[in-house]
Amino acid sequence: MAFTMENALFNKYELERLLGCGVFAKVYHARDIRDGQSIAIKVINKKRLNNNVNLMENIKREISIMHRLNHLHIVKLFEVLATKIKIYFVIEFVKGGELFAKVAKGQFGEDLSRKHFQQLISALSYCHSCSVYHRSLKLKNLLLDENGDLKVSDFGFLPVTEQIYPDGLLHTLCGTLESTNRILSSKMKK
Ligand SMILES: Nc1ncnc2c1ncn2[C@@H]1O[C@H](COP(=O)(O)OP(=O)(O)OP(=O)(O)O)[C@@H](O)[C@H]1O
Repeated sequence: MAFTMENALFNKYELERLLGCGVFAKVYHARDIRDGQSIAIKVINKKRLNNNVNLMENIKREISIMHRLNHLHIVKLFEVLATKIKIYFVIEFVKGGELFAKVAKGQFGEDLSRKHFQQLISALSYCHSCSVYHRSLKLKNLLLDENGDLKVSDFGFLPVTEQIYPDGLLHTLCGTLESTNRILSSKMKK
């Protein structure tokens, strides 16, 4: 579709190619039409949430958590926009794809593994110092930028320490709904 001001999102962003789909969201490469900067936009269709209050709370939590975090190895949230039917997360575009794809190709020496591990630890200890715990860490949520440096992404299901109950445990959902459903259905088959 040819770009016109009429199809620019909020008169600011031009949506380009689809980068990937999660359970509730689609992520697009996009461009800021004011300065041409590459960005990523995560689009959540509110219909998919089925008026589920818990999911809405998770999204609000993702927004407040991402606004709190500012670290070299954590994907930056620039702004959140919404219409009646959709929510748009405008985030830093991470060019190099998922660490998952690199690991699958077996392109890893010891030095590179050490570098990524150190960057991951640095991002996570920063999160912990902000009382944020990432419980959906997986290779698909670790992206690589154009220099091959790591960026932790996908903050949809992060609990914060205020949610620790008197028994010392976190009582929020662990992992994604998709993985929880998969685990439950495989247990029910047994
Ligand atoms: N900031 C980004 N820059 C570049 N690509 C991204 C960015 N964020 C996500 N992606 C791509 O979009 C895909 C979908 O991302 P998303 O975080 O919605 O879902 P997911 O982690 O695959 O799934 P889920 O959270 O549902 O388990 C990712 O796998 C990744 O390849």
